[in-house]
Amino acid sequence: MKVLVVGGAGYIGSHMVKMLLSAGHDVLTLDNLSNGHRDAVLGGTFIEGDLADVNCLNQLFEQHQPEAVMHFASYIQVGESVRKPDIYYQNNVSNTLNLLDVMLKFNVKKFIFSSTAAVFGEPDYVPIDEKHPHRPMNPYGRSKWIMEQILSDYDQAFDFRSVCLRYFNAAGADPEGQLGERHDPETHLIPLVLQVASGRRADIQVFGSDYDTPDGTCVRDYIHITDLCSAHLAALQYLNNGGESNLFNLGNGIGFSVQEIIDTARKVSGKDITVVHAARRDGDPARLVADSKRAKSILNWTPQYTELETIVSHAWQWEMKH
Ligand SMILES: NC(=O)c1ccc[n+]([C@@H]2O[C@H](COP(=O)([O-])OP(=O)(O)OC[C@H]3O[C@@H](n4cnc5c(N)ncnc54)[C@H](O)[C@@H]3O)[C@@H](O)[C@H]2O)c1
Ligand SMILES: O=c1ccn([C@@H]2O[C@H](COP(=O)(O)OP(=O)(O)O[C@H]3O[C@H](CO)[C@H](O)[C@H](O)[C@H]3O)[C@@H](O)[C@H]2O)c(=O)[nH]1
Repeated sequence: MKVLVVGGAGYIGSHMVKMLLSAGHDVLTLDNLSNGHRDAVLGGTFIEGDLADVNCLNQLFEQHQPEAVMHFASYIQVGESVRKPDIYYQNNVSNTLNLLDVMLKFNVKKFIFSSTAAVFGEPDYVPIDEKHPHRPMNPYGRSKWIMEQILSDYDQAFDFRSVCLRYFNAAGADPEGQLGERHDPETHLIPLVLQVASGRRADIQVFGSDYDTPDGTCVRDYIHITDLCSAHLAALQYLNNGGESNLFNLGNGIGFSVQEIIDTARKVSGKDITVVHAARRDGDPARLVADSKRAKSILNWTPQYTELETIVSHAWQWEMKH
């Protein structure tokens, strides 16, 4: 199948391009390289372009005729979204609407959307299933929740079929060591902790040690990047088999605390990691854990790399390369 991967030069998108190519798909990547890396796109056709540029989108669809779209391109930092909501709504909503317009124009109606656990906000209960109320607490989460609602309206009005995948904490790296996380600035816990282990960073600040959790630090559900990508492949197959528009929470169903991540990183790397206890970060819920039963039963999705040690080892292998 000819699949367009928007944001395919980024962390998750680049792993997806690799998996699609190994599964025998014909892959087109569109990325403006604002946060991605050209050398992370390991094959297929690469087009440097911006979702804001409707002419570029029209030309791409005209020339390459993709049959389905996976959309990873957005701004992704919660804190920045509070300070600059304008650019978050512009890129994550308005630019995504450009893409949907062009898809409709070319009658391409299979869409897989990168959503997030941030659509839920502070949870009423964990693990969080798809019935949990949506109360996003910041513009980043709201931009994704707005898109989910728009996609539901497009389904009703235009028979536009979408699968929204709400990732919890994407983590780890390509098990073969070719790809990994390269955000700049990096804000995610696992790569930051490993940068301390490798000596690129002096210490890791732990944001809050007084949460109502077993060791007082925040609990998150870390899901291996390869498992996230395999869920996208399953979603593509689901849409090809005539599946209806749907949404799925994607995680391991197991929560690990910030302290447990640091302990695992010490074990995996064999290095000392200096910890500084800092204040809570605004907007951090104490616990986020996914209930992914729906993805397992409807998409037949089976995560492969569920052990925290494996996730951290793959990220460490990538960090050691740099
Ligand atoms: N990383 C996580 O833990 C996580 C968790 C939940 C959801 N998500 C979602 O997954 C998606 C991918 O996340 P990521 O960590 O790979 O982010 P990333 O920043 O590494 O990748 C995003 C890519 O999109 C590109 N891009 C951004 N705006 C663009 C535009 N207007 N036109 C063309 N290209 C554009 C960037 O250059 C980058 O290569 C995002 O939508 C994010 O919200 C990520
Ligand atoms: O230097 C750091 C960085 C993070 N943390 C803590 O580590 C945990 C994980 O933080 P990350 O920044 O790695 O990830 P988040 O849980 O904040 O965010 C992730 O999940 C969100 C959904 O809730 C969004 O989707 C977001 O894009 C995605 O990266 C949090 O408790 C955070 O407070 C630290 O203690 N120190």
